[in-house]
Amino acid sequence: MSDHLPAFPASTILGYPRIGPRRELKRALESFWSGATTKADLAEAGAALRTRTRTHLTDLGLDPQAAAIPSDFSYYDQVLSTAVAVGAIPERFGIDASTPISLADYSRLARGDAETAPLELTKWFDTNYHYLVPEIGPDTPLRHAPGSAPVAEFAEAQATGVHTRPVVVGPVTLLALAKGTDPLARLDELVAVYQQLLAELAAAGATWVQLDEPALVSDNGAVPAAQLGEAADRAYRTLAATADRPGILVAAPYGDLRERFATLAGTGVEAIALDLVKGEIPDDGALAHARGLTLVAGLVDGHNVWRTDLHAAAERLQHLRAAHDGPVSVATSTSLLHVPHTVADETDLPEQLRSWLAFADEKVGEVLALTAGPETAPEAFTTSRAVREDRSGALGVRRDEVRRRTAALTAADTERADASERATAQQERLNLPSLPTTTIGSFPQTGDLRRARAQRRKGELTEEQYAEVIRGEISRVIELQTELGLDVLVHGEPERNDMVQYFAELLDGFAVTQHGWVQSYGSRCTRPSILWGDVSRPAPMTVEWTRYAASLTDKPVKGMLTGPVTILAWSFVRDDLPLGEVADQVALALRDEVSDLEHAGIGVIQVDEPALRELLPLRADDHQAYLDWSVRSFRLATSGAATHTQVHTHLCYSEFGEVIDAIDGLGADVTSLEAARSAMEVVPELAEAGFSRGIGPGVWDIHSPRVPSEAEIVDLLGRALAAVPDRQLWVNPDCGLKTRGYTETVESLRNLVAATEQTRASR
Ligand code: MET
Ligand SMILES: [Zn+2]
Repeated sequence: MSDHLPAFPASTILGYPRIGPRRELKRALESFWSGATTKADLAEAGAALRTRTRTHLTDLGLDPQAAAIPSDFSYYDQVLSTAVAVGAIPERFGIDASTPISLADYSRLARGDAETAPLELTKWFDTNYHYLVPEIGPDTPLRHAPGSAPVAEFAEAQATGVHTRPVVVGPVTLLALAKGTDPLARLDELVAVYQQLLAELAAAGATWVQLDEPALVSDNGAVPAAQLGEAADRAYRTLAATADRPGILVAAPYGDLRERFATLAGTGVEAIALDLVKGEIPDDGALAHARGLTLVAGLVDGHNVWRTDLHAAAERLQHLRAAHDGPVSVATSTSLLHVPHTVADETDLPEQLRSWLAFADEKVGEVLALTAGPETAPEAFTTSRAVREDRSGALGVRRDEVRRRTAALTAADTERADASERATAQQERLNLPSLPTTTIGSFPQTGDLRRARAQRRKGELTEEQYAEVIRGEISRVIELQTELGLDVLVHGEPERNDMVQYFAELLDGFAVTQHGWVQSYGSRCTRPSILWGDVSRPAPMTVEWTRYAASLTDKPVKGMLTGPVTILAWSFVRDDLPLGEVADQVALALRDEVSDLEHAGIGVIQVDEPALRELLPLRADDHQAYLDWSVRSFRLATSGAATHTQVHTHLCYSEFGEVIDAIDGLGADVTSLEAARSAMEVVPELAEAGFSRGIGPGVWDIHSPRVPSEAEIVDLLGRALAAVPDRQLWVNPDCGLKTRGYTETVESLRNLVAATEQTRASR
């Protein structure tokens, strides 16, 4: 470590959106992948975005000389970029890791090719961002790759006169997120590689580096919680002892470090960033371990879009400054990766709602205002107070009829008749064969559909013309399913741009942005809706389409709704009401929809909860309270259903282990789950947990265009039937088909039906 470490900047952010205000990175990546542009074009687009970000953050007021501007660009994912920088490239890709990796090879790791499957993709902590899972087995090479992106991008900024702070994922988190035998077995080797990386950064002139260690605030990772503290201690003592290195900031976003704060503080690192939105200020005992260290107070929420209550934040800052013997800086709680670029772009939002919001750029301003304090930045504080008052009293934020309804709820509202009684009544009504076949809801979203939606938006199609297009699509989808011989049909969801936004647009209490894109993974972005007020349903949302589908067939048609937890998880949710209460409001709106579907004669209704696992809190002792409200809200949405109405649910994207009891608690008559890739592993798990209602473990991995063979599906069904009786098993794909094409959809569903018939015949 150099003797003269410059002070950590007074104000900073832990990261900034990489995708670009008009999704420039998305376009550059996709045209490179399609072959329309070259790697030089992509590199140029990346450099232009980085330059724009540095200039823009400087203009917004972050210090361009003092390591206040994070250098956190990545062409696809920061976990992948860090893995590449430490040479952790699985041998199966056949990539030479001794020279900086090409953009083509980098893309191959993320996307695979004809011969090689890509790295697995999974959710990043409790966010809707997805990272690529590093593969670090006993033999995976780990080696310093000189000239890797963190160093090159730091140097690029230096050349333009901006002294940035390189950001990489820390070694403990990289291993905790990796797939391999014993994730921590390679810790010492990996830390040695980080030492070389730090030395190279120091040689390039970096004064500070940020190592992101969110794994330290979670109990849910691959490393047993008990070993995380020890791993952090070992890793950071070694890193701190590196001879030539920049100052080390360890960032712990998304939660509370708890006892691991004192551990980290004792390792010799110079600074720790605390998420004070999710976590608490360490107590005096813990702070005693941190004397002289810089604490970076994450007081501005990087993971939601509301303006900060600057007075409350300033009070906590004051408290921390008084309690801590050492410098205190101000920052966002997490990277701003999770929020859109700027509210200024949202010219279509109602002016009042707009004034309550802070996206990435506005949050930089809040960090600076907090650092300055109410004396120096009085307008910011006055505005903050005015916004709070305006928001709490605004029309629609609190609606008596909604509050009265949630306040009057009782346990009876979450109960249905006994499950076996329901099963009998439903079978009598639906008269289904054994091993009933169905799909998860959506059918391929064709170019024609997307065009029709765009034309409707531009006013080029009237409502009636648009409805005609949708009806045409529904009748095609019903015809196809009839021809394929499926048992429970769906309308195909052609009217939905997105399974959450569709409902957000129809419910009161939500707003939709124009440019509010956030990166989900790689070039994929989502545009979360904003849930700002009390939620209610002004009119039925799905009944017309479902009724139309049902009118075309004698087979049962399944109504399709998105569940309360998923609606919350994929929106920006108000921060002035407990999530459980917001979930109840959404649940009641859905409950009314269920009732209307029943009145329209629909006998099967599915309420999707793919995000149930995603919102699971990072700390084990918070799990129960979450599972209580999430399960309750689902039951509230569905328990109004009559005994003879069959309620389905669908979950995907997760290891279900930790939520098995919750899945049972949902009480759905039929539960479909993603299972094809894990060879039906979830079926025996559910059976062992005593789950006795219908189960539809997916037999077709819909995440790739590959068509599963009939024999393969027969094999999967055999595995499932080894664990559960025939009467429990349903046959369906892993998830909806909206991202698939019709060619593979038809072939795969044909095989699915044939495999089911073959299995039925053999029983
Ligand atoms: C991410 S879960 C998707 C469920 C939805 N019903 C669909 O089929 O698209
Ligand atoms: Zn799904």
